[in-house]
Amino acid sequence: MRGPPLVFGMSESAVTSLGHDELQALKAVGLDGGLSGSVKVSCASLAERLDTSTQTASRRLQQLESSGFLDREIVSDGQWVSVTETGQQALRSEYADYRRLFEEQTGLTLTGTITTGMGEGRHYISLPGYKQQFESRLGYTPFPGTLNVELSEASIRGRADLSAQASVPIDSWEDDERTFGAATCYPARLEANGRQYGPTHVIVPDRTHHDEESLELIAPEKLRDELNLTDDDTLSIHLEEASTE
Ligand SMILES: Cc1cc2nc3c(=O)[nH]c(=O)nc-3n(C[C@H](O)[C@H](O)[C@H](O)COP(=O)(O)O)c2cc1C
Ligand SMILES: Nc1ccn([C@@H]2O[C@H](COP(=O)(O)OP(=O)(O)O)[C@@H](O)[C@H]2O)c(=O)n1
Ligand SMILES: [Mg+2]
Repeated sequence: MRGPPLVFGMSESAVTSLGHDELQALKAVGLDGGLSGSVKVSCASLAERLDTSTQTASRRLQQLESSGFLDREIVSDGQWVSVTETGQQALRSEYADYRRLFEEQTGLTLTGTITTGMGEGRHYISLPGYKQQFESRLGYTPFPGTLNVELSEASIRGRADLSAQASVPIDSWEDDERTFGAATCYPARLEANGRQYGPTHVIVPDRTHHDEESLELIAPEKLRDELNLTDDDTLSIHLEEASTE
């Protein structure tokens, strides 16, 4: 069976092999509407936009198709072209770079590597006393578990700035037997393997077995699948500065 991770594995290697010229052609197809469906493309007009020959424009489309960035259907008077999921990822990754270049940097970015924890996260996240609060205060039912991140040296220091970021409190609660501790959730966007993911939250429980050198993340979906992550992969966590209004 061919599941999503396998497809992403293919696309990841393809993304790294996307050259500048092919990227320009892919962008042109996207601007023509190829991100939301098939568009009719003429090699002559594409060539003009890319300032190249018709043969070269045609070859770029072929290369993009064979590396999985475009789907094409050749018809008698031209071709219908659409940007594939892999192609969209490549364009998004470029977009993320430009955002980093030009957008005002606010908030906090922490980086680290993915680790396996003690297998307790799924138990806590599933408890009804927490689950109801996540649903009403975060707006989603979290995937049962926490994605554990071991912070880089700089981010262990940067973590002190967490208190200046936007946050959502999760209250302590009790059942017949014991009290469960409060926690703080920080809205975050994630970036890994050229993909972005949000909304998601860093969760810092008041009582935890983990130290200052790691963080836990919760999200509506399984992040290992959504971001194609395995242990030791690098992940960036962007947090939003708390509003001063
Ligand atoms: C929402 C939430 C509440 C928690 N409350 C408690 C608690 O009341 N007492 C406690 O010992 N640990 C509590 N923990 C922390 C876990 O024991 C543990 O430190 C960690 O979350 C487990 O992560 P891991 O399985 O990913 O390694 C809580 C964790 C979460 C996510
Ligand atoms: N939103 C989430 C939450 C957990 N996870 C993963 O789901 C599994 C269960 O989470 P957990 O907290 O119980 O386990 P560990 O973090 O202790 O390994 C772990 O492999 C987490 O890394 C995820 O991929 N995405
Ligand atoms: Mg965990």
